[in-house]
Amino acid sequence: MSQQRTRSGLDSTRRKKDRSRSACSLGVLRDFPEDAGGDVQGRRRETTTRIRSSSGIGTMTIDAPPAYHSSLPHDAERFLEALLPDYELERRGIVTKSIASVVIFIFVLPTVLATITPSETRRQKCDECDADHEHGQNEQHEQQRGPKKRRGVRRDKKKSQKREERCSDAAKSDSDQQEAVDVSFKTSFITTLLCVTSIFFTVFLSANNLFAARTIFVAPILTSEECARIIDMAHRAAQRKADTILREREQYLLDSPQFMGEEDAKLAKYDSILEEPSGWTKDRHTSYPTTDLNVVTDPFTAEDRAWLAEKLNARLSVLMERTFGVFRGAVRANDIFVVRYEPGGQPNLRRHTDSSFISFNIILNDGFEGGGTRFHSRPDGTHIDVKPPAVGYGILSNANILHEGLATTNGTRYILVGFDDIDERDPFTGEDTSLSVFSSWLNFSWMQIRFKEGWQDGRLRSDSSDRLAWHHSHYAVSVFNVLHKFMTATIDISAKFRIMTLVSPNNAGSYIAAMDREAEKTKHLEATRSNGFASWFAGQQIDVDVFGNLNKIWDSRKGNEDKFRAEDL
Ligand SMILES: O=C(O)CCC(=O)C(=O)O
Ligand SMILES: [Fe+2]
Repeated sequence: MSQQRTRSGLDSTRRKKDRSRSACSLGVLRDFPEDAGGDVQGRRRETTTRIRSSSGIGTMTIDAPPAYHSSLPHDAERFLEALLPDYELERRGIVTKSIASVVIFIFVLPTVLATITPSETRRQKCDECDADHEHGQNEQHEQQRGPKKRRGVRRDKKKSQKREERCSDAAKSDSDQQEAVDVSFKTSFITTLLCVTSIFFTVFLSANNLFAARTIFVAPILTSEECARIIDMAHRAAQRKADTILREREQYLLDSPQFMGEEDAKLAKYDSILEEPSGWTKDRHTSYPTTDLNVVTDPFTAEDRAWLAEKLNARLSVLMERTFGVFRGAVRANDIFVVRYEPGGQPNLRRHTDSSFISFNIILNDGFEGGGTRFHSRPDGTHIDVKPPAVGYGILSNANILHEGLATTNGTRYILVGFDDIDERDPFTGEDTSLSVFSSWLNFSWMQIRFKEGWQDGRLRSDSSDRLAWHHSHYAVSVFNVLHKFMTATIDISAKFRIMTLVSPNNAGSYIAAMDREAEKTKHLEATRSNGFASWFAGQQIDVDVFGNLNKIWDSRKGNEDKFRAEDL
């Protein structure tokens, strides 16, 4: 798969362990935190650690990894104009209701039903039957002992007849008992089924699953000055790219005088990049190409990247955590790029879905006509056209909603687009990202994208070195495909399709300032995922398989690994 457009018609735990391990080897004694509650929202927990060193015992403050936040920073949350769920509360609700289901359906209901069954009387009858049976055996024995006993035996005959009658009653009661066992088996089966169904619906019908699945969020992410800087960054990158490509093209012509003219794929690629707008790639994404520049594989400067990462960490991952209920450190961008639309070039992008979990697009300029993003509802065929209210506003949505870029009819429209995945563990380091099970395996949207990956895994990754893995088998791939489609359809018909503008343009400046104030507090922390920093650049342009393992690095990234390492991406 060459740079597959991921658009288609389709630990903290370990870290904690590592820390304590290294702490032990350093002879560190860890005390419990003095202010275990953290600050107002319980967002940062501090651990006071005494370090025994050769120079004596010193004290140092270590920041424990930040926990999942169920609200925006206090100052920013108050600007929200739409009601968002408290996902933490939702999760606790799911646990409580699930425990209640187990208690009711597995313990209480079967006990109540068992007391209604008259098994006690049956048991008594059966005891008597057993006794008679033994007696009958004795009788036979005595008959064998000779005539002396026969009179007594005759006397007993009447008794024996009566016993036989009782015995046949008891046999009846035996079959009754068998029935009772069957009933209790059926009862357990039905109550277990009820329990599982009730837990399934508790999980599925929670906001954790349905709220954000088909909601389109609109909120300010960048200031207009920052947007202008991104456009400028992109123009500088395009210039650099055009210069490099021109040099490479000349060298190629020198090295390969027998080139194949228009049929030469490499030459065609150079020419496509050099054609107006020069330096912009036009076919980076195979199925649904845009005129764009990727912030990792195209020549943006290390300084530009660092600056952008800071903005995205302060504004975007925090908002994703709030709107989608996923821990910010679990977010990994797989592709972030600047797109340009114009009537003379590419004016629009036809209907598609993105192969990520969450997609965002931020409008970077005004002064053009047309444009906007159209989102389609599959079940009823309706659509919502979203034109952000001001420059710097972002549209965040589940990537599996069908959408398209509407035609720009005059001027140039620039947007910053991102496709974000949600990892359980970092595909490069294997480090746990603190993603809860509620946001992963109990979240239908997350599972849907895993199944889609499973399906693509076998369909598109036939060059994988691990072709014999069971999940690459023809059957597994078909099952993944069916599950992915089933989940998409289930979410489509269950989740509400709507748009939510979270902050009004009047409050955008104050909201952004509040987000930045909070980000300032964690600035001193190492920018790792377990510390709550999303992976904006390091994990781009890679394929991760259905189990979260690094499957493949895209061609565009290959050959640049040293540069990435040098820039600490
Ligand atoms: O142009 C737009 O508004 C949408 C862009 C988009 O969907 C994409 O780049 O994947
Ligand atoms: Fe898209």
